[in-house]
Amino acid sequence: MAGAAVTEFSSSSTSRGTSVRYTPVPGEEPLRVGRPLVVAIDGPSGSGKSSVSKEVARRLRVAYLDTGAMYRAVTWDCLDRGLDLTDSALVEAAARALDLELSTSADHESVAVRGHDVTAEIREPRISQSVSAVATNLGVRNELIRRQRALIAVHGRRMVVEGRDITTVVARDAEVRLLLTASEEARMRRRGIQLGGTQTAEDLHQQVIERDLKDSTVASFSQAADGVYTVDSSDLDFEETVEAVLAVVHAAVAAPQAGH
Ligand SMILES: Nc1ncnc2c1ncn2[C@@H]1O[C@H](COP(=O)(O)OP(=O)(O)OP(=O)(O)O)[C@@H](O)[C@H]1O
Ligand SMILES: Nc1ccn([C@H]2C[C@H](O)[C@@H](COP(=O)(O)O)O2)c(=O)n1
Repeated sequence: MAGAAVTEFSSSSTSRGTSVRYTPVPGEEPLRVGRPLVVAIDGPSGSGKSSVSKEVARRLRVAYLDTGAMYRAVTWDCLDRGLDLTDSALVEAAARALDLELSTSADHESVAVRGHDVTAEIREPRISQSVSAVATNLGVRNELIRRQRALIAVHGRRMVVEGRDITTVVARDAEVRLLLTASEEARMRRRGIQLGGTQTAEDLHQQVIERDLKDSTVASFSQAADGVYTVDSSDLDFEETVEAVLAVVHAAVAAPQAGH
């Protein structure tokens, strides 16, 4: 039914931001293949960016870019080669030379550095503990931002991109810009479950809250910038969060100037 762009919304504003419910209608047009659709998602650690963004990309049938995986891959490479992470020139050079293969499919997670499959290793606590030292290196950021923009272009600007500076730096021109938040308590609880209950409360505080503190010195992801929607997932389950994000996508595409 080409041309029939029927979209149903109901929305309500709370002190936490805007919550929008969306009822998909078969055959609707605003998200049709061929139109640029960059969905930029930022948020703090454990807010659900990676898992939610991946599912949103699947449902929108667009590519998916986990920019945090790129910072983790640089960290893995530096540690593997025994580099001193405080030597900023060396670490920047490593980022520029990084031989990285990263899946941009939401259905297949894979990260390889110099041909080594590091998909699982980059998620280990030892990388989470060191990655901020790499992510706060401005030379590394410039290089990875350049690569991220190139990847968005290569995918015809149809991609969900998630990280810390996507709405504010990497893809300020995205069709949809969204901050995914959750309370500190919810984020630490989720990370604890995700790591199979292997971490102490102190470990979780370090990997979630303290890492955010360090990362927030170079990227702003605790407050939504102008025109950026907010979804607070503290009291939502995974499916409800995915639906809330999809509702924002549809609202933003239907009314591009609406902001949040
Ligand atoms: N709304 C939700 N309710 C409950 N659990 C959730 C929700 N959203 C995500 N999760 C779970 O929380 C965990 C952390 O999510 P995820 O790894 O996507 O967070 P993240 O923001 O990408 O974190 P980081 O930036 O540290 O990588 C995952 O196990 C995920 O399945
Ligand atoms: N656009 C981005 C993405 C990630 N980072 C930093 C912040 C994290 O410490 C690290 C790993 O990210 P995660 O996998 O936990 O999402 O990379 C950043 O600075 N900018």
